[in-house]
Parts: sequence; structure tokens; C-alpha cells
Amino acid sequence: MNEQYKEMAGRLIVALDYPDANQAMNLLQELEGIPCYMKVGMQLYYAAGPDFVRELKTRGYKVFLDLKMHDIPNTVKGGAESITRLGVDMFNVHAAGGKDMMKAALAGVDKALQSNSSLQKPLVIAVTQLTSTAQDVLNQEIGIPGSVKDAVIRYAELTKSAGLDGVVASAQESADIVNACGKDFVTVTPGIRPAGSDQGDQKRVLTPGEAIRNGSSYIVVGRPITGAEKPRAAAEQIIKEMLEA
Ligand SMILES: O=C(O)c1cc(=O)[nH]c(=O)n1[C@@H]1O[C@H](COP(=O)(O)O)[C@@H](O)[C@H]1O
Repeated sequence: MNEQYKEMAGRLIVALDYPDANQAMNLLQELEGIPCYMKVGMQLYYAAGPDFVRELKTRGYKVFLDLKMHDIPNTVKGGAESITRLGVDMFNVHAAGGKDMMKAALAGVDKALQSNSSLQKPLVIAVTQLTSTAQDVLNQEIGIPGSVKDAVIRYAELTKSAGLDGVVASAQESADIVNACGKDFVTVTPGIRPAGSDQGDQKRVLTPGEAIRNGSSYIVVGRPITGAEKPRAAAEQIIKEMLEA
């Protein structure tokens, strides 16, 4: 396995959206040896909890815990402290919670790190506009005027000013986020659909290659891998496309 492959595979975050640990373990087995990041979201976390996250870390995976915290600052601080104690590599909050809430997440991380020096500092990122949100929904249902891109950039700038490491957005916005916030600001981009695959509930989608060319730091892929007849082949094809981008 060459370094370039390793580096690119590490930028693929596989969403383990399963109802129980057994099914998630089956996929891990299937993808054994591919050095990708693993994402535990609400479905799996609410079913399998912190034990499953610890198991992933014991097996040496990089873990993104995607619980999208959005609450009062004090509660988010406590949540961030508990999450940091799990030893994850990345977790997220909603930028819509505002600057004080995002700063509280960082304070929670610091509190955990101070209590245990063997813990690592996770990347803390904020969700901007969900990739399932289309322009008309943003304007007419949610009532936020302007383009999705403008809303995403505003959230990204707010996130940066709060001191977080980056944002979750669509890869359609990656280049503008890098322009506005700099290349060290992390862009984590779900809504990835290889050419010809089912879009499902995602609205702002791009292919893996387009996402990498737009400057995404990481791409998040769930169903195009988990729902594939041959998940390993699907993951390898995505990494190949990323490498060729
Ligand atoms: O924070 C996320 O990971 C996230 C944010 C977002 O705006 N859109 C989004 O799809 N996600 C997550 O990314 C994954 C995408 O999965 P697929 O649509 O199956 O590829 C899911 O686990 C979502 O929860």
C-alpha cells in the first residue's frame, strides 16, 4: 500500500449508518485493511453507544462521532467533554447554535484534556446547512433568505471566528469555504454520489472526484458503500476516483 493511497483513503469517511453493532462489524470486516475513517452517527450510537466507539478505537480506526450537538452552551460543553473522553478523532456541533455554543464545545474539550493528559484533541467541526437542504427549502420553509452558498459561508466564517477546526458542508461549497476561511480550515463533505448512483434524500451532491477537485479535506460516504452489492469494491472504486482527481 503506497503512501498516496493511504493518505487518500484516510480522507474517505465511511458512514456506519446501521441499526446495530453486528451489522456495522460486518462492514468493518468487509473493508478490513482499507485505512479509511469511520463515522458513527445517531442511528448506530443510540443503539450501540460508547462501547462501539471504544471498540473502533481499540481496532485502530480514526473515528468521527457525528452527533450534531445543538443545545444551550452549558449542555454542549458537557457533551463535548464526554465525547473527548471517548478518544474520538473528530466530532460535530451545529453552527446554528451560535458562537457561544461553539466556544462551549471547545471549553468542554479542554476540560477533558486537562483531566487526562493521555487524551488527544479531537477536530471540532460545525454543520452549516445540511446537504439534504435545497435552495427552495432554505428560503420558503426555513425562512432564511439568500443563496444556500451565502448561508454556508456565513456559518463557516462564524465557525472559524469561534475557533473551531472546520465545517460540514456540501462539496459544492468547498472551494468557496477554502476561499473565505483558508486552506487549513477543514471541509468535511457528505452528499457524495459516484456517477450513476441513487441520490436518495441528498440534494446538494457531487461525485468523489469533483469533491476532491473542489478542495474538500474529507468526503463522507454512506449508502453508495453500505448499500452496494460489493461494498469493498465500491469503496476501492471511490478511492481510485479520489486518487485520479
Ligand atoms: O454531519 C454529517 O455527517 C452530515 C451532514 C450533512 O449535512 N449531510 C449528511 O449527509 N451528513 C451525514 O453523512 C452521511 C451521508 O450518508 P449517505 O447519504 O448515505 O452517503 C449520513 O450519515 C449523514 O448523517
